[in-house]
Amino acid sequence: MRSVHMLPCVFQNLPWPTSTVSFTTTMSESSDEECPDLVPSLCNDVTLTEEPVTDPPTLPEAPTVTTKIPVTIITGYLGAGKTTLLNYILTEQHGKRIAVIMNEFGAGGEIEKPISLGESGEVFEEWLELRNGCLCCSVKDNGVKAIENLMLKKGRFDYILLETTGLADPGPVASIFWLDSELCSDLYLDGIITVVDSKYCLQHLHEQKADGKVNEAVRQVAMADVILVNKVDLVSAPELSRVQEEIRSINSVAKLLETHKSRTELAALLDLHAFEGNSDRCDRDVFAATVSPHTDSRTSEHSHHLDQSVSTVTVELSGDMDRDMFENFLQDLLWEKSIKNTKGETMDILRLKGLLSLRDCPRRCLLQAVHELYDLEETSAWPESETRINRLVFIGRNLDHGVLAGRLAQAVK
Ligand SMILES: Nc1nc2c(ncn2[C@@H]2O[C@H](COP(=O)(O)OP(=O)(O)OP(=O)(O)O)[C@@H](O)[C@H]2O)c(=O)[nH]1
Repeated sequence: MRSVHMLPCVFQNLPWPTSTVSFTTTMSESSDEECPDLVPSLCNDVTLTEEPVTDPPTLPEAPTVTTKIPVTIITGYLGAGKTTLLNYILTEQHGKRIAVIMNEFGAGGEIEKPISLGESGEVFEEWLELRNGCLCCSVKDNGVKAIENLMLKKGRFDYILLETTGLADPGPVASIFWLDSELCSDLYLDGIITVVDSKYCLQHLHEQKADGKVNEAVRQVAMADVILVNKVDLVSAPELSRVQEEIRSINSVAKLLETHKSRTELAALLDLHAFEGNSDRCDRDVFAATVSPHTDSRTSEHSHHLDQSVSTVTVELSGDMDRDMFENFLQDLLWEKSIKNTKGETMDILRLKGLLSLRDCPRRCLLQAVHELYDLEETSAWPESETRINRLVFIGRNLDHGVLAGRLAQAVK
């Protein structure tokens, strides 16, 4: 059984503004007729049922299909190429009916929309404009409810692309969809795509915020599962390498793709299942982060090096971990924020992934965390030929490899 762990009242504490939700739709009448209504069930999954044609008491029950709708968050700094990416995805042959949600800051004004499609009869879009910035103000807030209402009202679609504003921290939005999939919703978070502008990326990443907090461009890179290093036509090869190096120094787990006009194969963008424990890709991500030469060098570098900026730190420990001790560590790190580096600065985690060998569990356990939320899920069995090991990839600020490894080592004693 899987459940996302969250700090009680974490959602009340987040400084999310209240949102005014409005939506406009562009789905054609004919598409409406073709779509059976989506009926959310009262428990974990959504059940899609066809309207009964006749009174069915003596007939067997109509077949039902249980499914959840993936949500991909597209984020990136102002002008990086998010809308270009949306346009590209919508015009490709994906065979999906995609709903697009714009999470737009700023009062009023026409929100720029990707081109309208649908003439081919294969692509359908819904537009849900979330004005004044925010999707998420409470656990089941207006944003998620609005999407569910949209599904009820306008019929079924099989994919949601959510474009955040260029100035958004995708963490809270990701948290709400991730958590929501645990709360009887018909949505699940598939992955986070961050688009960066090769030309201005370094400038954005280095911007200092007046309050000293991590800036949005860095947060967007830190949270990503996939990073499109876009506008490669505007930079030289050495400049591009510098950009990639900088991005890797923040997030060495995400998949980096060089793009022109945000174009890349759709398989690298959709249906990532990046937050699901049963996904091989998740396992691979964590292993890849550990075995790549880049991360290896960072791991050793970080064992004696403190970095105040956001970075990736990988800790690898053999042996079986005590679950209670490990969860205490996690809660100290994510909730209490009581784990400090050797300078006395609080380690601030933006994202955390891990594959764990827990003493009470014969299978691998996948750990995922986004800000204060974390989830531990049993996945595949440990192959007999493989040594049981714990690999954790931390992305955050003020990280100190030595301190993290020291605390974790106590849990495997
Ligand atoms: N040269 C070049 N221009 C690009 C590329 N990708 C996108 N653009 C252009 O960059 C501009 C901004 O692209 P958008 O897709 O609107 O960027 P955005 O991230 O949605 O922008 P905001 O919504 O303002 O945050 C547009 O004029 C695009 O045509 C690229 O690879 N190379």
